[in-house]
Amino acid sequence: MTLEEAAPAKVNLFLHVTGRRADGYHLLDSLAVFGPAADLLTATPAEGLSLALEGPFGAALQAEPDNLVLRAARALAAAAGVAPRAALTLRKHLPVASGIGGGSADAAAALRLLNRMWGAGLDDAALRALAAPLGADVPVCVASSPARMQGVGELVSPGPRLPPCGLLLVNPGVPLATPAVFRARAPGFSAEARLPAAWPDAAAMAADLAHLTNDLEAPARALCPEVGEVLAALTALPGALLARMSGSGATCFALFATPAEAHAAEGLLPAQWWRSGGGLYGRAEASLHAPGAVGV
Ligand SMILES: C[C@](O)(CO)[C@H](O)COP(=O)(O)OP(=O)(O)OC[C@H]1O[C@@H](n2ccc(N)nc2=O)[C@H](O)[C@@H]1O
Ligand SMILES: Nc1ncnc2c1ncn2[C@@H]1O[C@H](COP(=O)(O)OP(=O)(O)OP(=O)(O)O)[C@@H](O)[C@H]1O
Repeated sequence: MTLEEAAPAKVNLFLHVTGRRADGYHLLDSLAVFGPAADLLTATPAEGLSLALEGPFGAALQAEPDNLVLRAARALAAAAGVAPRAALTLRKHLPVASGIGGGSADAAAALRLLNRMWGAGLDDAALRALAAPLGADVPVCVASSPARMQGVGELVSPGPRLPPCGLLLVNPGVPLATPAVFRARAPGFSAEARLPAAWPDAAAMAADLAHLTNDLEAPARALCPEVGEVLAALTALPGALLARMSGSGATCFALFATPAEAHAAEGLLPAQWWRSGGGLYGRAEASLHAPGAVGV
């Protein structure tokens, strides 16, 4: 018996840094969506706990002493009172340290997968509580559906109802460490965003998002000039409604009216950049074409 779970990319449609806790962690306000690319985690029964890494970005993680997937597995086993037994394989399609929460998505996929495999019976809220100590992005990745993130990432609530739209992700191949980007930020904070209950279409969503920001974009551009090049290329694409960086970068995204437009735009960008265009994870119109892409 092999079980599998997709670990879709997390994309921050906006990211306001609203404050700072005494421990140095930043308070955030963000709208996270998922897709169109994903890692894939599979599990088969085994005597112990093991992880094999495959896929285009698997080699980049070979030297990691403690992959987030294994940390998530051990945390779940401890909470469920079971021995951690599974042979896991992670097919890594998402670039590492790239602002789309790849490691966080993998950790959340491990919690979902092993919760099923071990019959642990934890609900989403219990999984989110286990997720928070693993990383600020892990709680929102537990459901991997569009959501507002607040606090340092542990407060997850429903966001506006989203219209059909397309999303294109582009990474220039330069890893960016999240702590360095937070450190390079200019002083000061943004206000919490005011969001509607729903957006009627992608153009209305893009128009509202254009009034918001990713507060980590300027420091990331200063550390990694390629971010500016990617944003300029995305802005110039036909049909692009909004171009912005996700998370702490360097991956940037463009919003389109349809998944097909987002997918077609991949071919208009330099082939040495990692690109993935399609629909949002969990939406009926999400597309299944790209390697690692997921849909329903
Ligand atoms: C920037 C985002 O990608 C937005 O979704 C996330 O907040 C980052 O999530 P993540 O990579 O899971 O972050 P973690 O692994 O928990 O933290 C990495 C580092 O980022 C900084 N960090 C992260 C999250 C947060 N709310 N405030 C921070 O200051 C801290 O220096 C921390 O040591
Ligand atoms: N399964 C994993 N996939 C990716 N990175 C992992 C994994 N396990 C541990 N890591 C470590 O986590 C670091 C951050 O990786 P990740 O790809 O999640 O960053 P990110 O996309 O910038 O995340 P975020 O958007 O949450 O800031 C990597 O540099 C690596 O050292």
